[in-house]
Amino acid sequence: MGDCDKIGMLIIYNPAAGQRRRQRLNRALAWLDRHGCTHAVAETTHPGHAAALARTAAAAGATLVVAAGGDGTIAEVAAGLDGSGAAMGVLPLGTANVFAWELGIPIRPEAAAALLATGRTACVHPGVARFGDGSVRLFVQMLGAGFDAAVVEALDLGLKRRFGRGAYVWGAMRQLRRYGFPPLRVVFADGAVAARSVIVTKGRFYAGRHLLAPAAAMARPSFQVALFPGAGPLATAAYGAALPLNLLPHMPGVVLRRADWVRIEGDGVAVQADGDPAGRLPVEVATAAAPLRVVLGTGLGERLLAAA
Ligand SMILES: Nc1ncnc2c1ncn2[C@@H]1O[C@H](COP(=O)(O)OP(=O)(O)OP(=O)(O)O)[C@@H](O)[C@H]1O
Repeated sequence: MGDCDKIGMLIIYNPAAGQRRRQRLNRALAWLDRHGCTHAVAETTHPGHAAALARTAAAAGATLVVAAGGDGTIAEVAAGLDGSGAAMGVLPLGTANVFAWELGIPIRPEAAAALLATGRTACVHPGVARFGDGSVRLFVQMLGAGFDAAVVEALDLGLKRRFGRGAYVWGAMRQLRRYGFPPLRVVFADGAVAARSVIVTKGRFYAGRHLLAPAAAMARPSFQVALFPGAGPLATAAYGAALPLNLLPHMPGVVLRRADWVRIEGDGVAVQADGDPAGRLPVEVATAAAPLRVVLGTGLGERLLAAA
């Protein structure tokens, strides 16, 4: 497998992602071994570790660093590779795996491993969030302020482990009774608007493969801003019901705007990025200075994919 030999591949595995994913990781590794793709594996031991491992690997000359986990792991690896020449691959082992759905990365471990063997990449443009407290965070898929961030913040990690995406549904039902829906001010380059929840998204999908922003395109440096006016549990429950039907973008009052900069204000309101708690408003969102190369594509991997 000549192409595989050229790839200095490090796989960063988050054992806390998803539910019982080690077996799926092993299936991907076995496929790479069978096809002569040399690789090293590093396991994370704490939040933030994937970013540090990716940064060290890129500095040491790794050409391909693979995030084996969910969207949070992918965002950490992307942050670690920021500004380096290394490309990022994905083995989807998370709960929602939105980024993988977005880029057409197969969920089946053998097929995802075959895609890594292509070594062919395309550029995406992560977003960067700058918080009022000075902290900065890269995100690859989406950032939410308001209701969804409150759900993420209060999520019971034990339930998430056991019930996966079901834990989010349960958490959302609990927040419907508790969340106060404070008003948010959303400042665009050409003026400010009001909303009760906001999702800034690089991609089309949300919470899996559910349509949120049909006009979004990962290959563009801009993003879509979804504005939700609903100020109470009824409107929010209606958004939740519309999501799996792919009707959320068409719900009354929901507005989608393309932007390359936005500031969201609302004192102390929770913010989530790529499904993990990220901080509190205010936050400014823009496009990261450097694009990120992500493994996609055809060629060797496609031929191997057929055989996987
Ligand atoms: N060894 C570890 N122990 C505990 N937490 C970890 C460890 N390594 C990484 N993490 C944290 O685990 C969190 C969840 O990871 P990730 O988002 O990849 O999985 P997920 O939430 O199951 O998937 P998704 O975001 O696709 O729904 C991340 O915030 C990451 O920082």
